[in-house]
Amino acid sequence: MKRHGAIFMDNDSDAKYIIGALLGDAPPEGFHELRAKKGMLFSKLALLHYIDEEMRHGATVLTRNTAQTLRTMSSGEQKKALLAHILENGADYMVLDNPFDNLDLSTQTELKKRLAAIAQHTLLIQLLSRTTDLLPFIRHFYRLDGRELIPIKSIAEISRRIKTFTGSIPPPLSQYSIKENILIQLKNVSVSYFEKPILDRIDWTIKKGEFWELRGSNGSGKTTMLSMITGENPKGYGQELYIFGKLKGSGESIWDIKKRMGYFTPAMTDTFTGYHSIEHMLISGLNDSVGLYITPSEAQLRLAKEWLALIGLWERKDILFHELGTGQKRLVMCARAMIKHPILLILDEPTAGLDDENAALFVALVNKFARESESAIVFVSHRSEPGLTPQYIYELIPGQNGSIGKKQ
Ligand SMILES: Nc1ncnc2c1ncn2[C@@H]1O[C@H](COP(=O)(O)OP(=O)(O)OP(=O)(O)O)[C@@H](O)[C@H]1O
Repeated sequence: MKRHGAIFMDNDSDAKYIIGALLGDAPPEGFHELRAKKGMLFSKLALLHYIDEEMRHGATVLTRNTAQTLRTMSSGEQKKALLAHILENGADYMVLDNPFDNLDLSTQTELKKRLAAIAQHTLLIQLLSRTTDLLPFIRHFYRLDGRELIPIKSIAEISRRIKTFTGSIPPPLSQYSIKENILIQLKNVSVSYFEKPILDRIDWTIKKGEFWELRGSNGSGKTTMLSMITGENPKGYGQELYIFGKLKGSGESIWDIKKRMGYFTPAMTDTFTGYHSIEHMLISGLNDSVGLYITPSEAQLRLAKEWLALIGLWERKDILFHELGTGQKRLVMCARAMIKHPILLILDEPTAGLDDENAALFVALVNKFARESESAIVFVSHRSEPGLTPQYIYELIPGQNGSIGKKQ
């Protein structure tokens, strides 16, 4: 059996550094056997690189055998394409950076089986932020403290402190008012892409203040569904899709919709490199811009202070956003989406890539906002997040004619 290794990270670990070191010419202590061997990276980052190449230069490295672009594939499809590419090219070892993120349970199980088979002939190094993701055949463990790799004997040495919030959710400067009790309504909505059916006669009603979790396996159409709700998908035209009381295509303003919705997905944080203070980042959530281009008012500064105090960052208010760790960036961006108390808050796989401690903190903030605000929430997740307390679950279940919806 090869000497497979697992490296436990928290959101303060320098993942980029360790990935570079593992794949570079001078591997870190304990990994000297990697020297002069061919390593490949299985990660979201590698996928983003291929998507970027596709968009800029039309390069179709991972999608040579299909007409579909990598960008429009579901997360599961993208990961399968990357794994196939790595296996085709042959590697002596693979660095797996949180390989199960964004994957549904059955795809995770399938990937675990494939990795167990690959492990017979290829050395695997798993980087993981969630302890439950550990591949069962790995026996050698490390903890990544910043850039320092510390060997540990067992997973029990990974201790997570669970923090909570004290204080209340700050009220908005002005509350959006809406007459309708029904915020979003899809009636018999079907969507297909190039003859491939995705959504099959979906009925879903989201009312004021409701807290929903949206579930569904990879490729079941969750992102497609969200793009219908936010009014961005042109396939919404000609269908019975009502957004804030208005039929899609009846002259509704996309800006008016956006103003009253809050949206957060990790891609917004992970690719954001602007030089803004976190205080300004938060206030920008009131103006629907990233960063702040006008002088904030006294009331806005006060509100930002209350939010920063709540999420434990008031002492560091002048720090630049990009200097924060991943978990704190997520909290800031989530608070930024919440600060205006949107009528509907959409969180698209918001805990992907977070370690156990930060995921629990994030979930606690969402639960608290659900309890203390009047906003409706749609939380999309593959993992059943421990502690999340939605009132309702809407599940997309794939079928021959696309996914049907089931309410729980
Ligand atoms: N613009 C498009 N052109 C062609 N196919 C598309 C397009 N957008 C989405 N699809 C396909 O529609 C299906 C549903 O994709 P969608 O991204 O909505 O699924 P999902 O449930 O969000 O998946 P995941 O959880 O993996 O992100 C997938 O098979 C995807 O490949």
